[in-house]
Amino acid sequence: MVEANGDENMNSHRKNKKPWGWRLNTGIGTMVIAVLLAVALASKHSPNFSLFLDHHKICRCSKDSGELSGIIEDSCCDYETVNRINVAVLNPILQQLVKTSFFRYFKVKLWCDCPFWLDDGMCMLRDCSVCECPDNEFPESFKKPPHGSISSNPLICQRGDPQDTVDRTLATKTFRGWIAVDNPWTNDDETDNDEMTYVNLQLNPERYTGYTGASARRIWDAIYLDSSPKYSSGESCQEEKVLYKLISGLHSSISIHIAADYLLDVKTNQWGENLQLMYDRVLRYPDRVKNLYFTYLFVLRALTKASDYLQQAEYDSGDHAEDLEAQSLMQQLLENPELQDACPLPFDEAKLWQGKNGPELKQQIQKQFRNISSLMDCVGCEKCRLWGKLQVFGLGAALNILFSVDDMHNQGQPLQLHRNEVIALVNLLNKLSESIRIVNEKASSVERLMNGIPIEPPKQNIKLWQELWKTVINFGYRSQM
Ligand SMILES: Cc1cc2nc3c(=O)[nH]c(=O)nc-3n(C[C@H](O)[C@H](O)[C@H](O)COP(=O)(O)OP(=O)(O)OC[C@H]3O[C@@H](n4cnc5c(N)ncnc54)[C@H](O)[C@@H]3O)c2cc1C
Repeated sequence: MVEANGDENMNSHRKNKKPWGWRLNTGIGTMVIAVLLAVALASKHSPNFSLFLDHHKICRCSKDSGELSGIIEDSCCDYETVNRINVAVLNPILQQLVKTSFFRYFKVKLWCDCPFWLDDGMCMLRDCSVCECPDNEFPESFKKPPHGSISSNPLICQRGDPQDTVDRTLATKTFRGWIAVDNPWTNDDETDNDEMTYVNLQLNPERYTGYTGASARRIWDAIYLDSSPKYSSGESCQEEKVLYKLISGLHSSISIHIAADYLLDVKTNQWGENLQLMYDRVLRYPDRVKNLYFTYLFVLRALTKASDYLQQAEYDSGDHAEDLEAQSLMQQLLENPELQDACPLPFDEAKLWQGKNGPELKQQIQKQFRNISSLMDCVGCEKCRLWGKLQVFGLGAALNILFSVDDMHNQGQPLQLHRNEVIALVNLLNKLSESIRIVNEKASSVERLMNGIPIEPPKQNIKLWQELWKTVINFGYRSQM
């Protein structure tokens, strides 16, 4: 196309000294120069734009867009439906739910000794550390002493040690049906002690922290070794594959959050998205994206399986209005007709553990997952450890709901969840839902990057772009005069 136009323009040039085509061609040439100048200028101001320039060199090699359509492997829903229902129903409700007083406080032991090796924390940023809640911030009712256990007078029961009282509260009927139960899939992290702290998750977003290098790599390597030692050789059974996919899906989600909220410029403390990183770590590997969808559906299935329980539970944080909202949002989520129609069975857990070695296999995989949860104590960055622990804890809750309780047939233990497990489960689903939304939204920008087409300017730079564009137009126009 460009060459044909060039020939046409050359012919007109022969007929007329100053033909319109020639003028246009010169104008275009000038504009191209101006655009290049603008590009150079913009790349100085916009890290995302320089990302395009860097990417332009490498983006031509692969045309595999890894398009995701049809049924999601090992699940009963398709990609299109999941994307639609995620944006229309799940993501908006979850986003509100995690902001409520009940769901935003997570109890966690942040300072733990790594049981496997000496910690060699590699965190570089202040963002690595967690902002803990001051004592008077987290819900009073979380600190309330048990009804009728040690004393009915909360003040006497405090004994000046609020951390102590917190755990007793959780081990009682303060929350109907929410008692301390041992989850065979995770290492019990709920024991009452001074190291437990409450963290306001809203103040500690999961994002880039600068935690990288050998320490982070060693954790992931150990996790993958535990999640499916035989996966790469292709010898693993269905259940091991599920464990591997859950971990890989979680890893994808963590990487998506790092890339979506990245420190682009340390000097100016400018945060934004790093599409190159998102592509390099997740989007260029279709399997990693598929595993993200799989993990999302797995956790969603756990939540819907526990629907009756979750709808009857008491969401008591002491803030009555917010607790009513949490209850109502939970109901909207679990009883949503659109969700039920679109994806009635996100994952069919009944297919697993069917072989004659089923019970032993379950024990073995439980042990592997418990090891993974212990590995979270080795994460050398506090904020990463917080979210790592929460999300692995949430996965453990999902595994417990789906595989250790058979409330459908009333054969196994009745379902009982710890309050912290439900908080982790809901926050995990929200993180996965966010990642799915981001992947879906960004796929086309990344596709453009791959084809060498400039990406749309980030919102914060739109003004700069408008000014640059005006300059380009004016410059091109003036040179034609
Ligand atoms: C539990 C945990 C939580 C973390 N949280 C944060 C955080 O909140 N913020 C932050 O900035 N950093 C966090 N990190 C560090 C972060 O995950 C990376 O390890 C770090 O950014 C270095 O990335 P990398 O490019 O070396 O690849 P990594 O992400 O470390 O990946 C290591 C290797 O695992 C494989 N791999 C990568 N992704 C997948 C996948 N989806 N499926 C299968 N295999 C895969 C690849 O072979 C890759 O080379 C966390 C680390 C851990 C262990």
